[in-house]
This record gives sequence, C-alpha cells and structure tokens, in this order.
Amino acid sequence: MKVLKFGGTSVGSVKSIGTLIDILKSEVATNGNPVVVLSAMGGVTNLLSAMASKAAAGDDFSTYLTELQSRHFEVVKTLLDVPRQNPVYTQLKIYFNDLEDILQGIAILSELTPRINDLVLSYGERCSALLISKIAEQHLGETVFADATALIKTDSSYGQAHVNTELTDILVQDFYAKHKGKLIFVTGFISSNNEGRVTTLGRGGSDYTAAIIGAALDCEEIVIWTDVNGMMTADPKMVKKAFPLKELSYTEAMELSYFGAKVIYPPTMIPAFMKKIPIVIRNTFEPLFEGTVIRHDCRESTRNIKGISSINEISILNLQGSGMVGKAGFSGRLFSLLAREQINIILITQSSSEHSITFAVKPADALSAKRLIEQEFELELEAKKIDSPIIEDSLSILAIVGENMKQTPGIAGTLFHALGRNGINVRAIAQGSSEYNISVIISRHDLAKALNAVHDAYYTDLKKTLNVFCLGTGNIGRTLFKQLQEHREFLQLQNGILVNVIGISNSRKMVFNEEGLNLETWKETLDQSEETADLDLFIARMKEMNLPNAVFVDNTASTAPISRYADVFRSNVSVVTCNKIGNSSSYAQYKTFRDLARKHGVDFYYETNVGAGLPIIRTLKDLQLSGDRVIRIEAILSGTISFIFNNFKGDVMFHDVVKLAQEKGFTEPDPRDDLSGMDFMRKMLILARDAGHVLEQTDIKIQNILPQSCLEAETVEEFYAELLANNDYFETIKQQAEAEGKVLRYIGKLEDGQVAITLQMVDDAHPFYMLSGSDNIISFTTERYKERPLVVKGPGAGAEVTAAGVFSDIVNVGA
Ligand SMILES: NC(=O)C1=CN([C@@H]2O[C@H](COP(=O)(O)OP(=O)(O)OC[C@H]3O[C@@H](n4cnc5c(N)ncnc54)[C@H](O)[C@@H]3O)[C@@H](O)[C@H]2O)C=CC1
Ligand SMILES: N[C@@H](CC=O)C(=O)O
Ligand code: NA
Repeated sequence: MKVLKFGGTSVGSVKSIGTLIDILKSEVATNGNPVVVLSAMGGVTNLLSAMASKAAAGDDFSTYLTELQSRHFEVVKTLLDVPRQNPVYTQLKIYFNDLEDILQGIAILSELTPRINDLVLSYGERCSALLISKIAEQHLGETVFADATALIKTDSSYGQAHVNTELTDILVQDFYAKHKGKLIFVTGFISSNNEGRVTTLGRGGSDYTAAIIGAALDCEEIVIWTDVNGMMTADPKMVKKAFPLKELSYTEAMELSYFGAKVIYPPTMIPAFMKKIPIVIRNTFEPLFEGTVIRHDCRESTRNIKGISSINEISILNLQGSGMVGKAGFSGRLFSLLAREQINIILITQSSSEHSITFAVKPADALSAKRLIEQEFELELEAKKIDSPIIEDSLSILAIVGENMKQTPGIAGTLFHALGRNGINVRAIAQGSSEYNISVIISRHDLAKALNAVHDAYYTDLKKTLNVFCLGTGNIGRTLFKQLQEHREFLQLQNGILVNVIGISNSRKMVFNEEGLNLETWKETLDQSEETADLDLFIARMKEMNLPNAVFVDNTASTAPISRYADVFRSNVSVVTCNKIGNSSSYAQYKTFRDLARKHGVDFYYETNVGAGLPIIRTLKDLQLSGDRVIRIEAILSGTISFIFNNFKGDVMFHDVVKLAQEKGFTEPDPRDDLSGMDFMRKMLILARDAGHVLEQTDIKIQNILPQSCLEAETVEEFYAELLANNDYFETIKQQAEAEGKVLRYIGKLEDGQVAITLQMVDDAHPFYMLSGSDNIISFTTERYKERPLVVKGPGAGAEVTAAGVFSDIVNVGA
C-alpha cells in the first residue's frame, strides 16, 4: 500500500483535479487502494490567513469568504454529477458557517491567537479533502474521508506542533484497520492536541502528514505529487541548467530542502527515514516523468555532489577579541543566549585561534542578536576583551550537498576553484565533520553567478557555458560569429561547450542579450540597436551582469580596448585577443597583463597575435614549460609580405599584389602596417618577450622593404599611388632575385636576446624557400631541437584561420 499526497496546485483547479483523478485511477488499478493525503486548494491557506487578519483588524472579510465558497462550489458544480452534489454542498456549507462564526468571534475580540489561527486554517484541508473524496467516489467507488485532527496528536505548539508519535501511530493503525482496503482521504497539515484543539504541523505540513501516516502503516512508498519534476540540482530560477535528481538519501534531501529547495517539507524525512520508506516526488502536471526518489539505499548515484542549495538573504555577525581565546564556555553562553531568545543560527564558524566567531542569522534577527550580545557581554565589552559585534548584510549562503563527498579529496577544491576564478569572495566557510555539506557565505550580488559557476564545475557532463563579450565586427569578428554559429551544435554535442555571445560592439553600435545573441542575425540586431558604442559602458554592462565564465574578446585593431584590459582582468574576466597592440607596446604593460590575469585566476589568450591560427604561442609556451630553452627563432611572420613575395613574379606589378593581399584579408586594416614591417616587428617582439626577453620596440632592428616615399604616404590611397610610382624600384629587386634563381624572403631572427628583421634572397637550399599563399614559417632551435629545429608552417593570415584561432582560444578558457 502507498500513501499519496497531493499538494495545493494539484487540487488547485478543475483541470488539475481531473488529472489527480486519472493518477488515482491508475494507482488503484496497479497497486490497489492508497491512502490519499490532501493539501488545501492552491492559495486557500493564504486566503484563510488573510481573512483571519482582516477579522482581527475589524475589517470586512466577507468578499474573501465568498471567494472561498465559490472556488469550492465551482468544483462541485463542474466535477460532480448532479445527484451527488447536494450532500457535498451541505457539508461544505456547514464548514463555511462554522468558519464565519469563528471569524466573527475574532472580530468581536479583535484578537487572533495562534490557537484560533490554526483553527481557521484547518478549514482549507477539510474542504479540499472532503471534496476530492466525493469526486473520487464518483469514479472509483466508496471512499472514506478522515479528518486528521482525530488521527494525529500533538503538543500545543500552535503553528508548528510536535507530534506524539506513539499515540498517533495507534490512532492511525486503528483507523486503517477499521477501513482496511478502502480508498481513504485524509486532511493534510492539521492535527489536534490532548484537549482536542486543532493544531497544525507547519507550512508544508501536508507532506509531513503523509510521512506520519505512511510510517504508522509501514507503507511501501510515500508519493508526494507536486508541481515540479522532483528535487533539482539547484534553484532553477537562478540556474538554467539545473535538472531533477533521480535519487537522494534522506540526509541529502533534508540538507537540500532545508536550504531553499522548497520541494518537500524537511520534517517529512524523519518518519520515512526511521522506517526506511522511500519518498517519491512526482509532478502531477507531467505524470509520466519518474521524479526523484529519496531512499535509504541509493543505488545509481555515483555523483559526489547531489545538489547546490542556497539561502538568498542572510546576515552575519562577527564577534572577536582576545577575551574569547581559551575561554571555555564562551560560545556556550553566546549560543544559549540566542537560543533563549528564539534566534535561529543558520551557520557558525570559529577560527582555531579562537579569536573570532562568525555566525549567520536571518536578516530580521541580526539587530536583536547584536543587542542581546551587547547586554550579555557588557563587562567583557567594557574591559575591551571583546569588540562590539559587527553585522554584515546583503549576504547569501551557497551550500554543496552530497553524502558521497565523505572521504573524497578534491571536492572542496573544485568549489573554491570555481568561486575563485570567477572572482567571488568567500566571507565564511562551514563544513561539518560528517562531510555532507560545505557551506560558504558570499555576497548576495554574486549568488547567481556563483551558483552557475559551481553547477558547471560539478556537473561536467553538462554543457559548460562561456559568456562572451566581443569587440570588433570586421573581417575577423564577423568570421568568428559565422564559425561559432556553424559549429554551435557540434561544440555542444561533442565537447559540451556552449558559447553564448552576450555583448557585441563595433565602433558604431553595441548590443546585449543576457540569454545569448542569435549569431545568425547578429548584424541586423546590431544595426537596429539603439545603443551607440561606448567602450566604458560596454565594460560596465559586462561587469554588472556578473556572469560566470565570462570572456572579453578583442577583435579590433584599436588601441582603445587595450587600456581597458586591466579593468577586465580585475573583474575576473578572461581576455582573448587577436589585437597585437596590447602585447607589443611597453614591456611594463605586457607584464601587467600577465600579473593581473594570474592574480585574478583568469586566462589571457592571444594565439593569433603571431601567425594567426598557427600554434606558435602555444608551442613556445609548451617548450618552455617542459624545461626546454630557446636558442634561436627564425621566422617569416608577415602573411601579407609572404603572399606578396610568393606572387610577385613575371609581369605582375608590386602594387597589384599588395591590393590582392588586402582583398584576401591578409593585411592589417591599414596595409601600411604590414609593409612598413610594423606588424612583423610586433610579432617578433611578442615572441621574444614570451621567450623571456625584456625588450622594447626600439630594440628591434628592421630593414625597410619600401622606399621612403611609400613609408611617408599619409593615406592608404596615397600609399598605393606611391607603390605605383615606385614600380621600377620593385621591378629591379624582383629581376635581381629571378636572375640569381632566388626568392625574396622577409625574415625575422631572435638570437642572444637580439631581434632583427631583414630582407633576404634565398635559394632552394634554404628551408624558407618553399612557401606559398600567405604562409608563415617559424623554426625554433632549442636545447632539445638543436640538430634539426622544430618547424611550424602554414597559412599565417586570413580571416578564416585567424577567427579559428580566436575560436580555439575562447573554448580553452577555463579548460
Ligand atoms: N587579418 C588577419 O589575418 C589577422 C588579423 N589579426 C588582427 O585582427 C584584428 C582585426 O582585424 P580586422 O578584422 O581585419 O579589422 P577590421 O578593420 O576589419 O575590423 C575592426 C573592427 O573593430 C571595430 N572597432 C574598432 N575600434 C573599436 C572600439 N574602440 N570598440 C569597438 N569596436 C571597435 C571596428 O568597428 C571593426 O568592426 C587586428 O588587430 C589584426 O591585427 C590578427 C591575426 C591575423
Ligand atoms: N596582417 C597580418 C595578419 C596576421 O597577423 C599578416 O599579414 O601577417
Ligand atoms: Na598563432
């Protein structure tokens, strides 16, 4: 036999009651008659409570009473056959009349005691259980209605009474024996004391009723039918990726429901736990979904962490001073004082130096806790043995819960790593030695970000979400969006990574969408956006959103974003950039970026600064990480110049090849940056710095390949005109090389901390002879690669290969 409990939403409307009856029919057909526990119709308890308050205040409660009646009468009218209606109307009327008398009594006395409040509230469950039992009778034959005030006996703690289990068990067993095999409907939530006065079991107490009855009858299972798919891994309002858990132990469920997850009333677990009866949480509105099972012997679970729960608003009090050190009984005095005054302590931490104690309370209790402490410890305060307690508000608790974390190293590491790399400061920590809950106190402002970051860190089989903010929609930016869109599905399916582009800005406009912008239509969305580009505002918005795993991507060729990197790192956001200016300006700035990224635990990736998508930065880093030492680097790192020399043959004009290189997207936005050697110089400088040399731009020797007049051209048009005007100069060089059977190569070299870039004519014996397109080539001669260098070669410019490099840097963030 099972005990089924239906919550307020399951009996909230004509439609949901219809579903409830279907669920019952199928239960009766497969498992026989259950005992059914019912909550009041959704919203009715609040309505009753409001009525009682109105009556006590001398206000008119009649409209509420009418609303209460009509909600129940509508169900009678719609769901019961006419001949069955009258007796139900009559019984309901009796309830409503009694209730009205009580409310009038409250109005006369202008007083609402907890005892009378419980009595008023009891009518919600009485009406719904009666009603549902009669509707069920029409479909399933005879039913029995039981008012739980006759079955569940408690003390007189009105509002949240304590159950006398021994007496209750006997009453429930007797009742069941009398009606054995019948379909029984019991009112949830309500009970009575020794004198027979109505008491209640606390808000959510119908779950508890089901467990009390289930345990008394040694039932097979307690099924809680509610409006969600079970206990979730985290609050789904804050964590979109939260999912329902299949299985939990009683302790885990208790921990999770204590914090935030209001799926089940925590005391429910106790009777079920004592008798090892499984509790199943199921969704009335999705009856095929299997829900969550809370059981003694969890079978499938291998997860160390079951769920992440949270309390949104808490305050902490910090008490410190030398007078506490080594003083036995100090915390005893403190906590018994708070207990005496009914102040519930949510979390406690004390340093082993015993110099300070921090504890968390509900914000409403903080001030009275402080005052009580000041009274109790007046002497110690005067003698300056302790400091006056300090209250801190706007805090939240995040707790990871799971019994399997016991004796498993690394669980706390994952938690603190996820928090740390997202810049979330931990104010206090608590873990009991039972090791099934680690709680941290963080700023309220960081809670959503923390929950998502921690969820991503533990549920690694789910998608990792990267929240990306992109500057630049030119050649590289737009190609990146195209690639991200094309590979979106593959990335999610194969790699479990979801890249959400949250913000986009070019030099004209900017646009944001916290859910992620649609990359198929980003251009239209940006064009239609009413927000003018503003770099400071862009960054401010990014910080304000405070999203986990955030990445700032700079796909511009501008100096403006560079000056903001430091601020971005300080906001615990990673930076990915193809813009070389940042790394190739002053050495001091180069160093600051690395120091800040390290300090804030975020990534700084710039693979495309050298050789576009070719793995050059990464290769150099790996060589050095594994203890190798660079002796020499020789390289062709200008894709544009490489392309020019690979195609400047026969009767082709120099001017035309440069134009073609620009059309193919190899050049910088301004091609003079390539042909002046500036772009190449930046790359060599970045490589030299990454190889450990402290160099500035002025330390690099560059041989010009252009006549002075081209270098001095003030605009791009003028520059092209000068290329045409100097055609003979280029022809001479070309013919000279061709006559000697050689090719032109612009080669950079780093050796002994010196960097030079020179124009050379090389023959087919030279390793850099065979190149085509925009090929880059780089040869690393190191301690380990001494005889034959390590060579990386391939297209080193172009939108596709560059965007691909940026893409790969993005997905490596946080990896
Ligand atoms: N073309 C290539 O093969 C490679 C290019 N790169 C780098 O890629 C970067 C971008 O190059 P392209 O896409 O060709 O440039 P582009 O000129 O086509 O696009 C630049 C974009 O940046 C935007 N922008 C400029 N200043 C801005 C600001 N302050 N705020 C927001 N947006 C701003 C512009 O509106 C434009 O959308 C450059 O730094 C370049 O060095 C790196 C490796 C290879
Ligand atoms: N303009 C650059 C592109 C890559 O950084 C080049 O020509 O190499
Ligand atoms: Na690269």
